[in-house]
Amino acid sequence: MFDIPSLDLPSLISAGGRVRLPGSKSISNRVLLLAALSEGPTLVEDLLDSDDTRVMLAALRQLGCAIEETGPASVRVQGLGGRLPVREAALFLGNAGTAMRPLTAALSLLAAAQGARFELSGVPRMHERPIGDLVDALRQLGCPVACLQNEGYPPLRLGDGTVHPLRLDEPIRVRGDVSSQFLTALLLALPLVAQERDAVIEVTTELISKPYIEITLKLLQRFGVDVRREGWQRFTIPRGSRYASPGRIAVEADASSASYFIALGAIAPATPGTDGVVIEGVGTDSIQGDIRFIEAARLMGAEVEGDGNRLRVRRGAWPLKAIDLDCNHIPDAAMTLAVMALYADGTTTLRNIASWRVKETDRIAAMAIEGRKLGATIEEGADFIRITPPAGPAAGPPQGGAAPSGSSEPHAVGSVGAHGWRRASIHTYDDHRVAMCFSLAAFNPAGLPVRIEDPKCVGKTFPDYFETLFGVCHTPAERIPVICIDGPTASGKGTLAAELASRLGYHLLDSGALYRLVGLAAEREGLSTTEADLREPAHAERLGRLAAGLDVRFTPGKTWLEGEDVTEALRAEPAGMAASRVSAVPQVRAALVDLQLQMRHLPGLVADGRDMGTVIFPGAPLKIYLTASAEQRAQRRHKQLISKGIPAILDDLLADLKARDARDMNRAHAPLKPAEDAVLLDNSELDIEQSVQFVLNRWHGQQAFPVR
Ligand SMILES: Nc1ncnc2c1ncn2[C@@H]1O[C@H](COP(=O)(O)OP(=O)(O)OP(=O)(O)O)[C@@H](O)[C@H]1O
Ligand SMILES: Nc1ccn([C@@H]2O[C@H](COP(=O)(O)O)[C@@H](O)[C@H]2O)c(=O)n1
Repeated sequence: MFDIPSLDLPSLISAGGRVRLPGSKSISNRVLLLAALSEGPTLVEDLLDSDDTRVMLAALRQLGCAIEETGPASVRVQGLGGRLPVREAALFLGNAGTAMRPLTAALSLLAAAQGARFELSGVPRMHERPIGDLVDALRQLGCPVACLQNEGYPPLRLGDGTVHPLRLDEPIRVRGDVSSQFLTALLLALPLVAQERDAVIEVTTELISKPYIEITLKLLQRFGVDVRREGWQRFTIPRGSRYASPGRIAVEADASSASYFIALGAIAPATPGTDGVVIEGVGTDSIQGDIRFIEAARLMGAEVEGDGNRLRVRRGAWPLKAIDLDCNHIPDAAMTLAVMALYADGTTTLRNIASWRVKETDRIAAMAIEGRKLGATIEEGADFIRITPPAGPAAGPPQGGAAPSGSSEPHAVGSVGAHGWRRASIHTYDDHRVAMCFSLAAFNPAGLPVRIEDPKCVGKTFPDYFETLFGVCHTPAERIPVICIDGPTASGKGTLAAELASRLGYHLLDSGALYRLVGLAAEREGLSTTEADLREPAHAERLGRLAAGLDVRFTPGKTWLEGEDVTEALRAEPAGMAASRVSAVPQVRAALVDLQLQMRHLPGLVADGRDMGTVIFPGAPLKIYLTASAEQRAQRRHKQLISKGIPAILDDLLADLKARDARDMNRAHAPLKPAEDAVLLDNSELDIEQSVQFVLNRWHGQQAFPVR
């Protein structure tokens, strides 16, 4: 997950390959609650690991439910069988509506029936999300429910510690036009108390988001409760209902999450060598309502085919076709249509989406404000949004790999591109769907990058969304930004590069490590690395072959040579000296070029070395030549070694460092020198943070994303 203030997506041109999606949020949280309420243990597999499911798991544990992690995406829930071992608790539910609504209903009924008391609260936005209709329904049943701040909104107090008789003799009346989660909550809770008589729910207004109710009914069935449904107005939970664990249940991949990859396949030309985007874990017979997003995507031109557990999407009509659609049946996935509309041949209208206004944020407003930043013309109403793409003859990314005519250079300053698209920094309102939707704007035909603010908000349902997206998207290497940090030894390149990479969410290339690896591998093979031997052409060839065949692997914080962890050995001073000698051999340098170029992955790279800016990435948009006085550098290295418990003599270090500088600067091939367009940074008088800020300011200054 990108836990950084903002993530810059380079402009993208094609997509293809397989994606495996995380489990459905709606199914995960329903299943967890049902498993906790059931008799007996339930093994839940393919569970979504996200903010909302973590909230539900924490709440259930707090209520005394034993939950054991049995694998990376599976838990065993020891059902409580409707009994409450904990009778008083304060539960914090973040911004998870799929936890707040069903827990409110279940705990209200159990608290009234068993004499317990609970407080449920969340983040400020959760306290603005209405729950009054559910509270009214629970009060009709005889449950004491208090709204602790504003009537009709969380935080709530459920129960008062005493037993209250429940009134099941009359139908429970609930509205269906604000959120279908109120009905879901009652359906999940009432089997706990429908022992002596049927429990009947009457929906008093038009029910929205019916597919979510279908998920609820199907899952109730899996847990042994058959609800009788008369139209969408009357639901009867039969007398004697009792939750029984199915033993094992697997969660389908999230159909709403699939919408981004369906849209991706529809917008992006297939990367050569692929046959479009293949989505695994969810298929055409999914029980999730958002699977019907496929129909809408097809209307816009997507070619989608699938089976029980898989979908394949290819671009069909292009530009996409504008549509006018009632989206009540796909409230969450419909947001993705709003971004597809940016690539359409006319104006798209999405109707009957009033529920967007009471989600994680006011989604109609959010999509309108952010879409306009990109250059679209957007009209919004109480329950609709109308989107006209950024002006231009044909909306959409280029076919093939060439930059579109009139496109901005990948890193050029300037905020308006071809076809009226604008360079935008997308505010995400702590709403995962806003972030995921607007990532697709990176396919804009103007070749402009897109900034996504607070990218970690995707953690609500899809923590690895951006990693998954980058895994199937392609763009020419020259569009992937590289920041080069070159300079002499111990100037702080590695430290600075690592900090920058972590703050920008970029990959890191420590090119010195490659030369150190060659030195180490040579030593292990018994190959000499003295300067005299390295001048022998046959010996240099051997070393070149050794470098070309290095069996090396990088894992976070570790480097492996032929399966052995060599992280410590590589950083030792002799390895640095050997690296400095072997790096002067042209055959060695040539052998390592491709390996370095291949590190240029989305969303960007910070490369540290001696020739990053001059030889390996000469077109990089930012090159820093980092230096400090030899004395300062020797002191830093001395301090570094001593702090690791490695004995070192300052004068020896200074002499070695000067020898390395001289060799690196005077060798014939790729000598250490600043690139012509490098920014010189002498950090003798700067601390690490000041150096980092210097480079970040430079970098952000170059990106020219308009400030909100
Ligand atoms: N601006 C700075 N001020 C003070 N100390 C620094 C600064 N930058 C880095 N250091 C410290 O200097 C030491 C050497 O830094 P680092 O290993 O990053 O250098 P390097 O240039 O990558 O060296 P090499 O080329 O040998 O790998 C580290 O202990 C680091 O914490
Ligand atoms: N791009 C590079 C990087 C490093 N070298 C040589 O390797 C030695 C070790 O590098 P460190 O950054 O890990 O200290 C260094 O002294 C250089 O001789 C290089 O040539 N090109």
